Amino acid sequence: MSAPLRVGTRASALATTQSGHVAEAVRTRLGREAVLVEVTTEGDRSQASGTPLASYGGVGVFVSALREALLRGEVDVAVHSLKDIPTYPEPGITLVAVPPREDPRDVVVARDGLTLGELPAGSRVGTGSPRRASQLHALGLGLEVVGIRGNVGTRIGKVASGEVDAVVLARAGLARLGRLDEVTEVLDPIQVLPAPGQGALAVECRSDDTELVAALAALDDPRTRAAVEAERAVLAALEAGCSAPLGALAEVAEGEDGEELWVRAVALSEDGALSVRASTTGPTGDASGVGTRLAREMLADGAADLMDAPVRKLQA
Ligand SMILES: NCc1[nH]cc(CCC(=O)O)c1CC(=O)O
Repeated sequence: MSAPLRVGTRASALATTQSGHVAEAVRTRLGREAVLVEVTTEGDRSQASGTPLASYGGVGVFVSALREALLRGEVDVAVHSLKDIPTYPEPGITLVAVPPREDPRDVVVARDGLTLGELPAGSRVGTGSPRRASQLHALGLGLEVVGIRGNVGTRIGKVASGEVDAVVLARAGLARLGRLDEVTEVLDPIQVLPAPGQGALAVECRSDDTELVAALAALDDPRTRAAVEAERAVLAALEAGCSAPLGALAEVAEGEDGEELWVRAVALSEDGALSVRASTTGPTGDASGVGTRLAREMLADGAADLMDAPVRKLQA
């Protein structure tokens, strides 16, 4: 008998639930024993001390400690929320599986069961995400966006305590925590597009662990993989050309010639006053090409300028 697989996870309720699903899939699909190993991340520590997340430079803060534990051989597998990992590859680490995705949409948890449209102008909506903030402003409802952070439970608690009237969260996190009953509105992607990779998990292992790379591939869902590849290609291409808040969603749909990807994306000025929106379809086998072409189209439409001078552009 081989030793149990050590599945590295952040310590939050959401992370241990997500990693628990992967450990369970390892047991049932691979027939191997698996144990969770909690790894404290820089992101968890900063959250504890109250330091604003942005001061750590954004992308990947929750991810590096898990990857270090993987590279040091303290764990065999690392499980992340896919939307939290950078688009560029990490040397020595393979993204070995993207399991079937949860519903990727954003949701509202508001006081008194309200939807965003039912909240009076001036209501306080909590989010720490520039993507959510800009899309909330773009709805034109006069909502005041309040910067909040903390794990899912902490953020929902701010509605219960009256600190904010509503919060916007990923539906997937609430689904995994069994808290969907608290959702008061599911946001249609036509109005609010999720983050690239939202609702999907990333299963990583050391690239030189070749037997494990081969075995864990069984947990990969090719449709989810294609969708998140397209979304992350949009992100990667726009990251290179612009730093505006960005949403992207790819779905696999039945087209005339079989399955194809349908990709939608938006880049916005921070105040939501300006946006560049685009959509396209393409073959699932060329997911990153489809996403890259969509991003290039958005750059040609002015996505790169959104951050610079929204006011001047509005007056022009
Ligand atoms: N940024 C934190 C984060 N990373 C992944 C999720 C939720 C689960 C997912 O999107 O897969 C969340 C919380 C949220 O955005 O509400």
